[in-house]
Amino acid sequence: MDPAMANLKAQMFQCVADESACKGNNKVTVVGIGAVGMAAAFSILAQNVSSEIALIDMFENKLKGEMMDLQHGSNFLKNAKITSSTDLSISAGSRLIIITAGVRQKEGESRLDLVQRNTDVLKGMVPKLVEYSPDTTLLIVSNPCDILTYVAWKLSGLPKNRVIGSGTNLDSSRFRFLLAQRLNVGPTSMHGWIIGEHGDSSVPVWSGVNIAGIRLREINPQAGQDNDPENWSQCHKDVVNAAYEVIKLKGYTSWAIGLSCADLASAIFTNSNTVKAVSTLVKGIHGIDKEVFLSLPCVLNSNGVTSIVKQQLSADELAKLHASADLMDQVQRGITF
Ligand SMILES: NC(=O)C1=CN([C@@H]2O[C@H](COP(=O)(O)OP(=O)(O)OC[C@H]3O[C@@H](n4cnc5c(N)ncnc54)[C@H](O)[C@@H]3O)[C@@H](O)[C@H]2O)C=CC1
Ligand SMILES: CC(=O)C(=O)O
Repeated sequence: MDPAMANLKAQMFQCVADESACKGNNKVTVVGIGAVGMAAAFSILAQNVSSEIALIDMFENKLKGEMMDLQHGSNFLKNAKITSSTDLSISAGSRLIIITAGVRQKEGESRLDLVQRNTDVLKGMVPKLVEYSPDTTLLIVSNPCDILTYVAWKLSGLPKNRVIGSGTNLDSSRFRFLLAQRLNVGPTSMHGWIIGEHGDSSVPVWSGVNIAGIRLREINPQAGQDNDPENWSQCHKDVVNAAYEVIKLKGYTSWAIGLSCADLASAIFTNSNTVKAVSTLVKGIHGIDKEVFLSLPCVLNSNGVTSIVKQQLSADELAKLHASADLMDQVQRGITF
């Protein structure tokens, strides 16, 4: 420190304890500070989910620029500490590490097309990140999210409850928004779940979609089916198409997934036991016998995922969930890590 500053500080304060020993307990690291990583970091800071955030990327200038830009907004936040480095050691002591590093889909690519490239990215970082933060929870966002969550679980050696994929928390939000628009209610009053893959084989649980406990299917038994004259199934088709459409329009998706990350981080930090659709190891649930990660409604708290909600699925929903599991298993067999 500049000697003049040290002098001023010494005259202004009477030091009574070692300030370098101060450690918060809600440190988040965001690895990959592209569109998604920065949207997640911004949402977490703006909603006061954490007061300590470390940013990691391989591009030094961009990283420093993003860190400074956020730091300059500190006066409008709650005294958050914002650091950055290209070195993974900056993540040490994180309670949550959000991985958004890697390539994203170009127009015409599916999430699954990214699998080996992003597996290679995770290989280079996950074991080291866990060495620096052995008590952390990993939240995997990079795509294909479910398969990369499986890869991260294998690479990390962490217990399954502490390796989570952001999964269909985002798809469920899109679903609720689209349904809510048709019924003119606020999206948080619209209850509906998308489970399975965060991707093209996702499964809408039409049998449970409701407002205030009134299920759409009690009124329209065909809701969500192909023979439905009201064509409610279009809402799920629009969910599946959502990322493709936004990518076509603006090149990437960012804000909704950033908010989803903050939502999940908040459940973890506040130990809230909130039920969220996140990607978790589903072997043994709903008759799935494959070692795959898929989203189901999970109880989320400071220990990660501690329970999975056993939804009552229709035969059709169950068959689609199994198809999602089979697809994940098939793609997993083709990757090397
Ligand atoms: N799960 C979900 O719901 C969503 C997932 N995604 C996925 O998130 C990922 C990131 O997307 P964007 O932010 O749009 O991409 P982006 O290209 O804007 O950012 C990716 C960042 O990762 C960094 N990176 C790559 N390899 C790295 C390494 N080895 N170490 C450190 N940093 C590294 C890059 O430098 C870049 O800054 C993609 O895989 C995308 O498909 C995107 C939206 C939603
Ligand atoms: C890109 C992506 O996975 C999404 O926005 O859903």
